[in-house]
Amino acid sequence: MARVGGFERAPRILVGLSGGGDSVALTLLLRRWVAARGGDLLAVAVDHGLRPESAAEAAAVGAAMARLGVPHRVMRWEGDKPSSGLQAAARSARRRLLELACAEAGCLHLALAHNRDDQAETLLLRLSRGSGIDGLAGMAASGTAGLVRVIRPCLEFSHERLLATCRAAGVGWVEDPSNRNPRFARARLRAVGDLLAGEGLSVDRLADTARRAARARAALDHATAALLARAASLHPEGWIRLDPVALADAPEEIGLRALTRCLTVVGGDEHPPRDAAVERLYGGMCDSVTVGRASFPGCTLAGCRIAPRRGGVVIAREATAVAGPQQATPGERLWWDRRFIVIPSADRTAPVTVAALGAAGWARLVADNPDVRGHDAPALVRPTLPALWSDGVVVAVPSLGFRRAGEPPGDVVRFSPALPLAGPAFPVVSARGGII
Ligand SMILES: Nc1ncnc2c1ncn2[C@@H]1O[C@H](COP(=O)(O)OP(=O)(O)OP(=O)(O)O)[C@@H](O)[C@H]1O
Repeated sequence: MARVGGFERAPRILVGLSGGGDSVALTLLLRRWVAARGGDLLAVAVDHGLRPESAAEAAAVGAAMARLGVPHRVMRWEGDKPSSGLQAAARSARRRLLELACAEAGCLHLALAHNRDDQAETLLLRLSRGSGIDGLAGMAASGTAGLVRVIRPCLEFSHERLLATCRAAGVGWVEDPSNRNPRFARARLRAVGDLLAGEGLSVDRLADTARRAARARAALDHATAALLARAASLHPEGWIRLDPVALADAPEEIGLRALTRCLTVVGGDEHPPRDAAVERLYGGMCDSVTVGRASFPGCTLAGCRIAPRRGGVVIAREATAVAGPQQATPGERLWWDRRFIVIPSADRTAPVTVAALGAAGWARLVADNPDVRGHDAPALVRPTLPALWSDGVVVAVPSLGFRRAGEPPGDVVRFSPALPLAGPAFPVVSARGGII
């Protein structure tokens, strides 16, 4: 737990409990760890509804949890199920439901029971796909997903050892039939792994490779963070000013990583853009330093608009890629455009719509309120700002400090992308204990 560290004084942890031996063992271990700190543990099972017996299994696991005094909740994956890519769809639905359960229970930490064998398997999969150093680092012991921190405290322990933990506690578990179903990629891979084991490609070796790659990646991340501290300034309206000279002076790998991170933060996408596209952009920016500014006219990539401006390069959200309108309830948190936390003032009497200000919205705002013009966000950023609308009229743009006459104070807009510019992300806890 120290390795996946960063807990509040009385930790509230949600464990993803499939009912398999790994997650039952993790629940047993966490139950003790949390109790010793006066915290709370909640076990959540996602019932994918893919097998007729899954509901009964979840209920049986719930009964076992009741005997252990661990609160247990079942969440169902509703809706149509795809006929291909079923396992991937189930995994993403499961993660979404577990994150939702965390938000509802006010838990910052989602514990998953991935173990050393899973890590080796992940590595094998990534090796077979020609992964770079990021992929070879395998699954991280801690990371973020949306607004929760995902922790994998069992990553160093073997499946066998976790089963032994359950046996020692006298608690049973459910065998997951999908693990033996060759229809699924992971199950296929497991079979291949068994074959490779005969060639000396042991789980230990693979897990060790992942550990070394993770250390190498940490060193690269450190250098990238140092470069970003010199080269980038992040603005609360969700844009970055980048110094291409500092970028061009850095080793190429570090420069590329820094640029990728900027695009990910501003574009709001958790998945980095394609390497080749970032390399082209990086080349163009470096040329603008050596050949001259005119050689880099700017471009769009990964939901961002990248444009040379006085004092460096501006990376802004691409106006046409911004999320559509979303209704927001007074006092309730909304994550808009995967980049902004928006909480309309609790003093509002009706829901408002959160949508981009847009070029027309900006023009109208400036015409009616000439004083907002002084704001120093670059022109290409302004249309992308989150605005609160009601009946087709902008009632507030908190990023600009604008509020229409008669509107209540207290609307909150905070830039909060899925990934931070550097270092790990930690969600913020509101005064009421919920994640904001
Ligand atoms: N149905 C479920 N309900 C709740 N938690 C689950 C469920 N299935 C899996 N988990 C959690 O996720 C962990 C990993 O599960 P699994 O090995 O099936 O991998 P995965 O979620 O498909 O992710 P990956 O493919 O990255 O390994 C489990 O140990 C458990 O903590």
